[in-house]
Amino acid sequence: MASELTYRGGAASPSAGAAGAAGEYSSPKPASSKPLAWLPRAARYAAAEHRPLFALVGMLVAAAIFCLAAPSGSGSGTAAPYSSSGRVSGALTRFSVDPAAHNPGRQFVAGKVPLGLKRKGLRVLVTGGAGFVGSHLVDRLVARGDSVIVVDNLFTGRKENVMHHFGNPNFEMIRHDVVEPILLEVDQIYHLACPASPVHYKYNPVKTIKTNVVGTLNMLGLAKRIGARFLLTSTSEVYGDPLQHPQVETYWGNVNPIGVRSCYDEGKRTAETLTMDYHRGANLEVRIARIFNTYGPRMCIDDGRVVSNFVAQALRKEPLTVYGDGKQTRSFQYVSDLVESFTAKYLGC
Ligand SMILES: O=c1ccn([C@@H]2O[C@H](COP(=O)(O)OP(=O)(O)O[C@H]3OC[C@@H](O)[C@H](O)[C@H]3O)[C@@H](O)[C@H]2O)c(=O)[nH]1
Repeated sequence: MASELTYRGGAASPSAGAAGAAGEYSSPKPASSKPLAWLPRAARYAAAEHRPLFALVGMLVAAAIFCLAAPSGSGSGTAAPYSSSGRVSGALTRFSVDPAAHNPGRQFVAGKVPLGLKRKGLRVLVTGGAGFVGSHLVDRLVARGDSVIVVDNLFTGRKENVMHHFGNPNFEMIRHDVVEPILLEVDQIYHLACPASPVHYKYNPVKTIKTNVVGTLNMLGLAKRIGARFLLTSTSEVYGDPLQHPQVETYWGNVNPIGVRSCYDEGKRTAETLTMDYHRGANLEVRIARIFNTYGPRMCIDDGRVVSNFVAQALRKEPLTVYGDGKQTRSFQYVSDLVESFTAKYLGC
């Protein structure tokens, strides 16, 4: 080591010169007699003792192991048809073509879900999923194999509506108010969260319109951020006191902006506006379902809507209370028909 330092320093360095002169630190063999002395030291080290040859052999062995370990469908000859057809043959390009088209007799193995395993379900968020309609939707989504997250503040929703899913690894419930933002990773968002019966939404009108506006804004923002498909559950009440019967989708309604039902009517109208603005402005894939009067199991006895009121009164053998002149009309639907429309019509699943 000392000799190397002495040599590179050369005679220009007085201290090196001194060391060289003393002779005790100099190499016994003159540096000029070394083979490949003109190479830098690192290259000389690599070249010594046939190291390049060993490195080359090592690379060949590694390449051979890599080829043998590749999936049988690709390693045992599937590459040949692609290269012969002029395609670039490689691990990635093999997934972008249909091997059966090239070689119908051979089964393509790599990249396929093994037989017996079901296709992975969607990740779905249902806001208001513990409510009357929401819980039926959750049942349907879980049954078709989706992973469902319910977000509900349990104002009108009830834990009992979804308790039968507790323990299912594909089900999760978060007690949360959509008025506050939340970040989740899902493929689809069904936004149902809002009290829907007049007695409930009139109980705290400011909270009702906040839920419809701020809550919907939060969920649309989430959908935009994660690229999820979005379904807004709106209401027949966006038509207000309609002057047209039955109401067609193109009818704009006859709504009182300052009435006692306005927190819900106008709240849902704003929610629809936001949904369409996100669709037009952010290219979000959206659906809007204007739900008419729905009835069925899990409806609260004190829900306040006409069907539950009439049934409860009939059970108690009380006279039915008819508001107004009784000439008003409604379109009624059973809850399973509604849920069917969400999954079949609106989301195409
Ligand atoms: O005990 C009752 C209850 C209600 N009614 C009348 O029955 C009609 C239906 O009223 P409901 O309270 O059931 O509810 P509405 O049809 O007005 O709206 C309801 O259904 C549609 C949903 O989108 C709304 O969210 C929900 O409020 C109204 O004309 C109401 O005045 C009665 O005559 N007696």
